[in-house]
Amino acid sequence: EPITLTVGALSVVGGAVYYGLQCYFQECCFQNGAINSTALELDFDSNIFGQHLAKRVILKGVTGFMKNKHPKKPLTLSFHGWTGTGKNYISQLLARNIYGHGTESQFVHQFVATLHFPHASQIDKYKDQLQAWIKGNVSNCERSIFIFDEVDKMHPGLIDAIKPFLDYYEQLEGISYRKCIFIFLSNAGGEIISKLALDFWKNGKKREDINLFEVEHQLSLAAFNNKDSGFWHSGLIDKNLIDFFVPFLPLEFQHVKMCVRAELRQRGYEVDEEIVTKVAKEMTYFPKDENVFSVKGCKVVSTKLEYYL
Ligand SMILES: Nc1ncnc2c1ncn2[C@@H]1O[C@H](COP(=O)(O)OP(=O)(O)OP(=O)(O)O)[C@@H](O)[C@H]1O
Repeated sequence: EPITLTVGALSVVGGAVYYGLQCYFQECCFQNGAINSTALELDFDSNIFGQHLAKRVILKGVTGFMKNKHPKKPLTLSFHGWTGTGKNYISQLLARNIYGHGTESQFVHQFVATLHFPHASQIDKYKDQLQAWIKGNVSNCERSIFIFDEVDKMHPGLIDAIKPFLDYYEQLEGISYRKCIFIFLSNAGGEIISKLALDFWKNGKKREDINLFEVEHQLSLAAFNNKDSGFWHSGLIDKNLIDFFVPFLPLEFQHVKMCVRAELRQRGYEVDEEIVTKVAKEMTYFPKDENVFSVKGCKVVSTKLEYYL
């Protein structure tokens, strides 16, 4: 019937407009799952330096996952690498491409081991709190993002409290966790990655030729066998619940210079190559004799730059 059809169509359009307006004034849980992969790639390429493996894995992993309307489990990414190599930064960019407010979004949740779980004696309390937090947030939005920083400083066993949420269950107590994204950040495995990058450098090979699969396997083994990784003997690894072990390579002099340029542009200054080189030279590099990789990555670049502005 034309009238019924028209009324039906109008109510659908009206509903969409209402939803759109509502989400304009107030943040909405990401429902449709689509993500602009081109924008994400562009954001990564213009802001993240020296991390070809991490960029590629995260881009492919996240866009593939978001496209899938019926994922069988949540996406779990474990970022490993030296300090200041971009683990937090790339997580922020990713969050921003899913929720405009980024890590400020009410649907993006960050846990910092030394801040939220400081006392080993209270591990049972933390386990209960963590489960309740996750359950509460996912019942509010099935596309929630959880970022765990300093996983290597978490007490052994604590991370396993979230194991049920990462598994293949359709629902747990009426809640589905399958559309969530869990990101774990840690310095564990940094030595393995640095050694590999140094071997490449010593052999005159390009770091871009480092193969993901050889690093990934070594990282998962190191995380499982290392008492200080946060994943020591963890069921998350044992049961293959981590989808991607993502290596962050140590940054070289040329990457530090790129960070300085980016910082200058971000603050609205013209890029002055003299300043760029001076700041990059102020950083400490390792190993001692070769001086190839920045000890603090790009972490203190912005502070060092202050001195020259
Ligand atoms: N690969 C990179 N490309 C561009 N900028 C970077 C990169 N790595 C780090 N930075 C800059 O350094 C700052 C600190 O990096 P970030 O917090 O992401 O390091 P991290 O790997 O999480 O370190 P940590 O393990 O100590 O937490 C970033 O905010 C960014 O400005």
